[in-house]
Amino acid sequence: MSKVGVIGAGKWGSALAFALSEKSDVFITSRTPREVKNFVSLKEILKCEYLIITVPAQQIASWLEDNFVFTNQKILVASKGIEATTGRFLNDIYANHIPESNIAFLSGPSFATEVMQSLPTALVINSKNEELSKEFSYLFPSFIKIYTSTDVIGAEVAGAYKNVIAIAAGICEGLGLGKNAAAALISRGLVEMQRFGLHYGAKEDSFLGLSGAGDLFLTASSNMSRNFRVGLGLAKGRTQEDILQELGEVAEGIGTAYALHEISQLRNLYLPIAKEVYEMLEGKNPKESLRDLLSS
Ligand SMILES: NC(=O)C1=CN([C@@H]2O[C@H](COP(=O)(O)OP(=O)(O)OC[C@H]3O[C@@H](n4cnc5c(N)ncnc54)[C@H](O)[C@@H]3O)[C@@H](O)[C@H]2O)C=CC1
Ligand SMILES: O=C(CO)COP(=O)(O)O
Repeated sequence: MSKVGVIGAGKWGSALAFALSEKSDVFITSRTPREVKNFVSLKEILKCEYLIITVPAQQIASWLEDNFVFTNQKILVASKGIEATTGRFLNDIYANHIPESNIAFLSGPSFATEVMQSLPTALVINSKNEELSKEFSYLFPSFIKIYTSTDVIGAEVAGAYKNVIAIAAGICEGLGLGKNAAAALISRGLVEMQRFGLHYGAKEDSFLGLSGAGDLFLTASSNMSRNFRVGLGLAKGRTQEDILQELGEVAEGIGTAYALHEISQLRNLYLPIAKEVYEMLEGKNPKESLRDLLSS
């Protein structure tokens, strides 16, 4: 049996540890010790041949710097986001520590709560190393159908950007603007994230498949999504701090909206929905933002 180590015992790390234990010996670690099955130290986890990393995008650079020692492990990154302070993509951050041949990125529609119940879904493993993607695909359980792709940047942009659109969709729902407005916003969001991805050399198809439309439709239409719930809170006039305190979990769309703001300024890119989400996080009235987005 393969030895798989999961880093991060939050919602997603715990769900992946559960799912992958169908076929492998799975161990898990976190920055604070937990009373969960097969919990081991970071030092022990780093000895596993396969590592699944779920440390959030805003913390990963310092986590890698402080904790990671590369000894030829095969890495699957399961987080989704862009670093707010620098606008760096995850694959750029990881490239300082892990060669391209040893790293893959997971994308697609996957609420941890449903994975924990063994409910079916289909996901994509994205890597420049096609053999590595295949190896990781064999580790996944029967209830998850795995596709593979070499479009790392497409998967990354889609996974990160959809969280920002999900915040906007939550605001739309929270303001009671109706299903027509939601569908308009989500489909414009898909176009916006695809245009942004193409700017970075992503493949168009990634945005129409599981990584793009699949994950966007899931996250932007359900209050199971933390990002969607951030939007619901903003629509009620609550502050970012207040919403996050109640959530108690990560909502990557917030940091990613700040990252997209930085990138759009630097590269002079037109990102209308991301811009409004950023401005609402900075205090703009949601009603005004949605009017600016949806009226002619
Ligand atoms: N929950 C879900 O349904 C899914 C989540 N994701 C992504 O997975 C990532 C993690 O999300 P969740 O596990 O749901 O969040 P969570 O809020 O449940 O857990 C976050 C985890 O990150 C760890 N962490 C936070 N700061 C850290 C630091 N400085 N150093 C080390 N570890 C740190 C926490 O200890 C915790 O284990 C996010 O990027 C999220 O977008 C992706 C797909 C599905
Ligand atoms: O990425 C996810 C599902 O694929 C989870 O989305 P949230 O972080 O918004 O809950």
